[in-house]
Amino acid sequence: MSKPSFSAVVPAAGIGSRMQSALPKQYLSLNGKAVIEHSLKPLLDHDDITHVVVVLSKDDTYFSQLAVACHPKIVLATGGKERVHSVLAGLTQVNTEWVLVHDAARPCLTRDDIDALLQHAKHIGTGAILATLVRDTMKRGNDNGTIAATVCRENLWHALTPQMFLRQQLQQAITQALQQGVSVTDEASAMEASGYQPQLIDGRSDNIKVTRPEDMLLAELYLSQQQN
Ligand SMILES: Nc1ccn([C@@H]2O[C@H](COP(=O)(O)OP(=O)(O)OP(=O)(O)O)[C@@H](O)[C@H]2O)c(=O)n1
Ligand SMILES: C[C@](O)(CO)[C@H](O)COP(=O)(O)O
Repeated sequence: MSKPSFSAVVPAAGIGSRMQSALPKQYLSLNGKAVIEHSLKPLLDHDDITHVVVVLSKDDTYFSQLAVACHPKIVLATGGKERVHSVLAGLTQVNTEWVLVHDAARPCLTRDDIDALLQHAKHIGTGAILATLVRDTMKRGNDNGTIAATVCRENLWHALTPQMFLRQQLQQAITQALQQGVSVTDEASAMEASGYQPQLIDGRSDNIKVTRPEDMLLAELYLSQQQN
């Protein structure tokens, strides 16, 4: 059997409205480097990942100013209105068997978590995602802010990235989900809508998505711990 081939797609075309900063959050500085530089590093450093498609907003003037923009593994694509459209645009630049989709806004990804995903490809599933089990008591709220119910947290997971799928299957699943008006907030949700049951891989809980201002401090702390 031939060795599986891998590439990555990194959606980076968002505006980061919840971060409330002048710069899109992927370009904010964390320990002296842009968030996106941290997010790209473990993917670019991995020998089994042959190229990394970075999906930028059509008006992006920031990425080309970063040193990482010259990395030979990087290919650029232009994103769309929502994350799913950006991912689909990125997939058109990919020709490997497997693809890992990783948010530009997740700067604390580790090599070990990438390896856990790549290992899965050897067991031939249709795909896998990094995830962490929910730790708190979960509530479903009413529109008026009161509690409607306590949700059983057994088998309830937070979906993280990277999410790794067979490139062709993912492209088909996303295209179909968009045609059917299915909400696609991550790659797995498109695959689920096509009837697949992706594998959950227990990942590190410090692989956070920087979403709100307070997340930046946490990401800084996690990165400095990882670098020690
Ligand atoms: N049209 C879009 C929207 C989002 N993203 C990317 O998808 C990732 C995860 O999305 P999210 O955290 O929601 O980012 P934003 O959409 O930028 O943030 P917000 O929802 O706060 O505006 C980010 O790396 C973001 O740049 C993208 O490539 N294209
Ligand atoms: C893909 C994702 O990071 C998984 O948690 C997430 O769904 C994308 O972020 P959003 O904040 O829901 O747009």
